[in-house]
Amino acid sequence: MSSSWQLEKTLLALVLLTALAILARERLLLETLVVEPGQGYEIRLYDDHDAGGSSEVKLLPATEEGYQWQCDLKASFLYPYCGFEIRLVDAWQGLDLSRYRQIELNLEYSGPNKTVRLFLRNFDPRYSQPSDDTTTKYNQVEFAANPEIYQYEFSFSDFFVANWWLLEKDIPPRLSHPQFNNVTSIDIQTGSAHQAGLHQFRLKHVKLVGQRFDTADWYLGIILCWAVIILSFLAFRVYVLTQEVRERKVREHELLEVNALLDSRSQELETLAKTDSLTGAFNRQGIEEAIKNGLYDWRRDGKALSIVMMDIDHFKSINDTYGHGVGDAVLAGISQLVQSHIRSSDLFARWGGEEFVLVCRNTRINYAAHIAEKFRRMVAESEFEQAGQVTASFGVATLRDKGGIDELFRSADEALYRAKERGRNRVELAGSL
Ligand SMILES: Nc1nc2c(ncn2[C@@H]2O[C@H](COP(=O)(O)OP(=O)(O)OP(=O)(O)O)[C@@H](O)[C@H]2O)c(=O)[nH]1
Repeated sequence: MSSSWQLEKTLLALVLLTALAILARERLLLETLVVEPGQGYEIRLYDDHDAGGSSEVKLLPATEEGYQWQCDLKASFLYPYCGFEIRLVDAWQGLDLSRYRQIELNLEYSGPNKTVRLFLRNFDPRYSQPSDDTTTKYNQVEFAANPEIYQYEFSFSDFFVANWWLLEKDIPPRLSHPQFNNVTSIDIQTGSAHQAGLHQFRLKHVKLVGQRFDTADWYLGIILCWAVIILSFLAFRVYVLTQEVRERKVREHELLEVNALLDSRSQELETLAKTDSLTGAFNRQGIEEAIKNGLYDWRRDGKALSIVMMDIDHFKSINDTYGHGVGDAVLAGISQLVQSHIRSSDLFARWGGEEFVLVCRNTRINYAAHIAEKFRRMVAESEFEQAGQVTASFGVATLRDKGGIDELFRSADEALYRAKERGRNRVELAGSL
């Protein structure tokens, strides 16, 4: 499977995850805490005795529907009250409820009051003292209670701090706002109408509903995840591309090396194909290009093209006397001698057997004859192993208006023939008798 298809699948999965994170945000972030009195939480009943009243509160037998208590508020005191407290923790280290948004009560009330009070009491060393329970902040909501209703819901923003508490504890304005970062207890208390008589309560649970993270933080998290994914992807692509470029460069370099090797090899083969293996001189094939170029120069610029035909004298008797090997050595020796003394523009080739030809571009016949004479003397003056002294005959010709290449070679051959006829070891020019 291609990596691009893998990438598409990964992207699709990420997009689906993002859609899920957005659409199911509320459910994913939902955090609830159900507080059931007695289920791991200590409870306490209290009345107004400490404040000078004579009201009485008592616990009734608990049912499946929760805890029940009854308050008998006595009018002997101006503000009679009683309450039911769920201790969230001990030692003044409460619960941080600031990330909760809503509070739900499963509560039943019947009695002469129209309202019930709910307190979330917060401990803060700036205004609370561990020795005095009443110094915890009374975050309060008071609501109309009705025996027909069991379920009540409040937003945390519905809470305010009880005014009597602010006045009694002399709390400065900067500390007078509701606070839920260290809630030590949930209190349910009789309403502020303080009606004397029997008040009956049943509480099943208190449920706190909130969000694990702030909505803005949630979206910021999604954006950050995408930023990290995109950056990682880009970094990965850059890495892959760099690797590819590096590999391509290595391959290109290898290819260049192979091409260079093939070029030099093909040049070697080309040279070999044009070279006579015994003497190292060009062969007939190798001479072709030099003749063509010379002809082109002569036609276009009128530059003379001359050739020198050379034939070793009495070569047969060298073979016969000393053997073919010595004959070969003489051929190679003479070829080497000539090749090491020709101009770079001249081309020396073995024409066949013991016959050679020297192609001299841009050279008039007299100068070609001069060259031939030089080589004649060099050959004659050389000493060859076993064969001793060897001579050669030369025929020189130049390209004429009429005739062309065939005529050039024929006339050089004729001149050579004449040189043989006239005693060998000499140079003859075509056209001269
Ligand atoms: N060793 C050797 N001999 C060769 C080679 N090619 C041709 N020959 C011999 O060269 C000799 C040429 O002899 P001829 O054509 O009779 O001429 P020549 O003996 O040189 O006499 P002239 O040319 O008249 O002086 C022959 O015997 C060939 O066999 C070669 O590659 N190596």
